[in-house]
Order: sequence, then C-alpha cells, then structure tokens
Amino acid sequence: MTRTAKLTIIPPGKPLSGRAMPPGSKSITNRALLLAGLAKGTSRLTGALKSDDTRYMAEALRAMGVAIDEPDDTSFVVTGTGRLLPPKAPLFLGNAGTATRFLTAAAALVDGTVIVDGDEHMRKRPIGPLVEAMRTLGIDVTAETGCPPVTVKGTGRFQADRIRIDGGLSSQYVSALLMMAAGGDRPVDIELVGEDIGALGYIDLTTAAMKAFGAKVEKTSPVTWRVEPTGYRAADFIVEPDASAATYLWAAEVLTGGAIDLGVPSDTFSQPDARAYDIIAKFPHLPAEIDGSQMQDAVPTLAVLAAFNENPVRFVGIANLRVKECDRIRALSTGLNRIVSGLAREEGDDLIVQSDPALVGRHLPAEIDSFADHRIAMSFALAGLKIDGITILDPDCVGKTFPAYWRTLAALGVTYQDKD
Ligand SMILES: O=C(O)C1=C[C@@H](OP(=O)(O)O)[C@@H](O)[C@H](O)C1
Ligand SMILES: C=C(OP(=O)(O)O)C(=O)O
Repeated sequence: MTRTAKLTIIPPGKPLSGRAMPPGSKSITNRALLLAGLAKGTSRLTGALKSDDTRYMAEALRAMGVAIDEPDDTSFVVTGTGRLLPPKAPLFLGNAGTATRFLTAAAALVDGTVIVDGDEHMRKRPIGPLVEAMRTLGIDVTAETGCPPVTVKGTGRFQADRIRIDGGLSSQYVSALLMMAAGGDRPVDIELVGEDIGALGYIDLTTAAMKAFGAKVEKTSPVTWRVEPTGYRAADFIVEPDASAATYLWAAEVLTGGAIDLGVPSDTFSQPDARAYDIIAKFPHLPAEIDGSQMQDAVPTLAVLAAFNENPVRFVGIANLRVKECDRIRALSTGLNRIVSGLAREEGDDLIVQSDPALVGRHLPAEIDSFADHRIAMSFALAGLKIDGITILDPDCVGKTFPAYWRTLAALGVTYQDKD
C-alpha cells in the first residue's frame, strides 16, 4: 500500500462534537499478548488494539510457536503451550518499544537463541540497562551498540535471585523484567536504583496484568517487587481504551469548545496518561509548569495545546522524551517554531511553549515533520483544527498505535486536503 506523503488539515470552523472512541490500549494489549503467549491454554483478549505495535508483538509470538487467532477487529485468541520456542529468524519489531523491551527479557525463558531487532529508529533506542540487568541473573545476552539488535541465549533458568535496574531511561525495562521473572525457576526481587523512574504507573499496569494471568507479584518496598516463579495461567482479559489516544480527543474538545463523547469516563482509566485529563480541562489556563514525568506520552498533546494557552508553559521531567520514537523535545520545538518562529524553545531537557491565543484563525502554512512518530503527527493535527495551513508529513505513521486517527477526526467533522 502506498503511503500518503502529506495531509493538510482544514480547520473545521466549528466545535467538534459527537462520539469518538479511542482504540484499545497499546500498553495493555502488548502486556496481555505476551502473558497469554507465555501461559498454557487459551486466552481471549477483547477490546484490544490492532496496530503496528501490537501486530509486531503478535507476529513475534507466532514465530515462537504461539497460536493467535483474530476473530474480529478488537480480539485476539491466544493459545500457548507454557513455553516459547526459539524462532527460526530474528524477531523484527519495527519501532515498538514495548514489544522490543518485553520480548528481550522474555527471550531468557526460551531454550535457545533469540535475536530481537527493530527498524532504524529502534536501533537508536537504548536497551543497555535491561541487558546489564539480565546479565546479573547469569543470562547470556548481548547488544553490541547498547541498542537493538539484541542476542539472547536463554535457558529459562536464572543464577541469582535479585536484579537492580535503573529505569530512568525507560520504565519498560522494569516491566520487561517483572514479566520475565514469573517464568523463571526461583523467586526474584527486582529493585529500582538510580534516578526516579518516569511513569511508575506503567509498572502498576504490568503487575496488574501479571496478576490477571495468575502471577504472584508483591511490592516489598517502595522500590522493590518480589515475583514468584508461578508461570502464567490462561485468562479472558478485557483491554481498556488507550488513554494516550484519548488525550487527542480531550484536547480537540477543549480547543474547539466542542463536546466529544469518548464512551468512557476519564476517571476510569488505569493508564498513567489519563492524568492529563485534569490538565487539559484547565485550558486555556494550563499551569505555568507541567511535570510530564508521570504522563510522558501525553506531553506532545499538551505542548501543542499550550501554544493556544493564555500563558506560557514550561514542561519539566521530560528528559526521556529524547529517546522515544524520535527526540520528541526537538520534534515539538521544531514543529512549533515552524508554525511561528519563537513559539517554543528548549532549555536543557525542558520545553518552553510560548503560547499565543491569537494564533486561532490565522493562515500560517507550515509543513510539520512527523519524524516517523505517531504522537508528533497526532498532536500537530490539533494545531490544524485552529490554524489554517497545517500540513502533516507522513500522516500514516499514526498506524503505530491509532490507525483510525484520521478517520476518527473526520467522523467528528474534520476535513483534509491530500497532497502527494
Ligand atoms: O510500559 C509501557 O507500556 C510504556 C511505557 C512508556 O515508555 P518508557 O517506559 O520507555 O518511558 C511509554 O512512553 C510507552 O509508550 C509505553
Ligand atoms: C513511546 C511510545 O512507544 P514505545 O516506547 O512503546 O515504542 C509511545 O507510544 O509514545
């Protein structure tokens, strides 16, 4: 299928109102797929996300002997044997951070060699701390560049019972180790060290999913979890809608003064990004400083919204946005400055958005580089709701987590001009 090169958003000129459902949660779908794949028996996942990231996870599990049926657009039926088999070829996981980190650790449970690889972006995303932590359990794992590809020679056995891990660059390392540990041969304590971890809420998502698939995991200190070697039990599992995807719809609602019914109340999400709702609801009086550390994937949404705010906003606690799908701090400052020079600046790892409510209704032609990052494309589309001339390059990159994004906005009344 040919990719659309550019999409220009026509400002709707009216409040966006109606029903618009976010898709299933990427984070929860990829946890549930892995845990179901590690379990013995058949699990049914409903409300799940079907997108690039979850397809990579499902394909990798199939390559390791897991049977996965897809009876409809939001379900996976996963049948595992309780053991993953060595795949015949390297696992290619695109730029899916969750799939890459989770499967690197899970590969230690395979009896044989697994090579975990991704695209050119993933090959720049650090995985060294996870590799080092796995080595302390005696696992044979190498990543020459500190990024994928990673080679894991697993046995399913560990030689120690304690891992110390610095989750400062990515909480996914911690989640990956926790999920791996229940499949091992002894209880393991996993302890966080170093800087405060971003988005502790993702660890809670992990332990909740593990428990749903029969694992025993207990928090024994504010920074330590003990995981028992229970393995996993097949389960029927409902995936909640994606909170990060919801942020675009919440922002579209406040920016246009509309009423968008997501079909799910903001306070029922268990994902960290749902915290962004209370901040978005304050628009056009967003706080002068927003700490993005516990809702990182919502920062692009909030930063574009901040451009239309009454006062400037400084985003702090966002250093690890530099090692996401792209350097998101740079991508945001570049895109905002392309709309109006001086609209944003970087100070170290903080992002300051200058904000200018008078942007509304102006004709400011700007081509926004998505940097192959779904969240950059989706958040700058919000600017196009209020400014005439916003063109998103590589709009298909939204397929990573929200393939129906452009259709969802269209159903609310947004129109586009395709340009190739
Ligand atoms: O555990 C998860 O599902 C995720 C954790 C976060 O990444 P980091 O832990 O790398 O910050 C988040 O940005 C990502 O989209 C999903
Ligand atoms: C950072 C993200 O994804 P991942 O790390 O799973 O690739 C994201 O979806 O914003």
